[in-house]
Amino acid sequence: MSDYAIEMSGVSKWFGRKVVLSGVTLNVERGKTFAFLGRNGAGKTTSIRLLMGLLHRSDGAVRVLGLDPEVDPLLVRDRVGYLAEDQTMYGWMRVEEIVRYIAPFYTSWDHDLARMYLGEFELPLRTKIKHLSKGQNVRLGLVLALAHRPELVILDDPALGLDPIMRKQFNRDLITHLQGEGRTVFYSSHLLYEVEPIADEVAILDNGRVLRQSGTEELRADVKQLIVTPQGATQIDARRVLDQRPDGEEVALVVDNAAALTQQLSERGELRKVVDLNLDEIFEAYVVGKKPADDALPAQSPLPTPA
Ligand SMILES: Nc1ncnc2c1ncn2[C@@H]1O[C@H](COP(=O)(O)OP(=O)(O)OP(=O)(O)O)[C@@H](O)[C@H]1O
Repeated sequence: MSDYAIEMSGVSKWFGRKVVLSGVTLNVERGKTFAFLGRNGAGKTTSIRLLMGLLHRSDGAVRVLGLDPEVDPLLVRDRVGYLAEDQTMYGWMRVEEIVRYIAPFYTSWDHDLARMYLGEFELPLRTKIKHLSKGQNVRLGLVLALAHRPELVILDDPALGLDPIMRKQFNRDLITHLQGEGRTVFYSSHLLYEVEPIADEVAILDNGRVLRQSGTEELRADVKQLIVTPQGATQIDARRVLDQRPDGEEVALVVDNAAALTQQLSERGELRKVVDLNLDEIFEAYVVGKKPADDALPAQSPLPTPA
């Protein structure tokens, strides 16, 4: 059995001439909580729909719990708990009716667990779905996604319809509960400050490409802001710089794999300060960072790029 719950290798997706995913490769280890980060339109939902076998990929390979979702979509859906971003449910059904209706589709549906979630999420059993609030709808979607005790839970921006209190509860209680049970959780989000304390691993997706996949701690250890002298800034290989801006008399640079560079700059007396960044700041540097202008590229002998 593979150690990975999700494997995507060189996955591309295009709609007509529009390329939406381009060579996406990522691996999600079993039992981990994995946050899939990206701005609006980055390709998160498209990737998730490929994982669920709801779309055909144009290129590459996908495995979900060892299965190809295009070949075995029903097996995948039986073992995965999926919450869609824009789930449309049967509005005319009551909450208790949809739970009864969905249950037989799953071989391992747990009625007691469904009842427990319905109670915890304070869902009104006799209310018609069309009369639920957005937050209640998301919570109902979660009940339907989780009551068959899936090995893997895929949530597409679950916090989107929840208010701040509910979101906190979702992150603190629900994800922690799933983590405690050893489930793999893969969820897309753009609320980075909420992802940071709970995700073991993150991938940053931008314009259909994975810019970086890493353990959350490792990413914070690798990506730093360096305050350096203007002279020091010109010695750095511009390809390594994610973001560069003036900082008083000095220059503030955000770089990945900062350790080696920090040492080199420090030995040359060009380093003033190393600043830790949070996930929000790292994401921003990667996705909208201001790269050094070409004319600022070092003319000669830049500090070498570490392997
Ligand atoms: N069926 C389709 N036909 C053409 N383009 C599509 C189709 N589905 C998605 N796209 C485009 O693919 C791009 C990625 O969309 P996707 O919904 O995957 O992004 P996302 O990261 O989930 O964004 P959001 O956070 O806003 O939900 C967008 O530009 C979208 O317009």
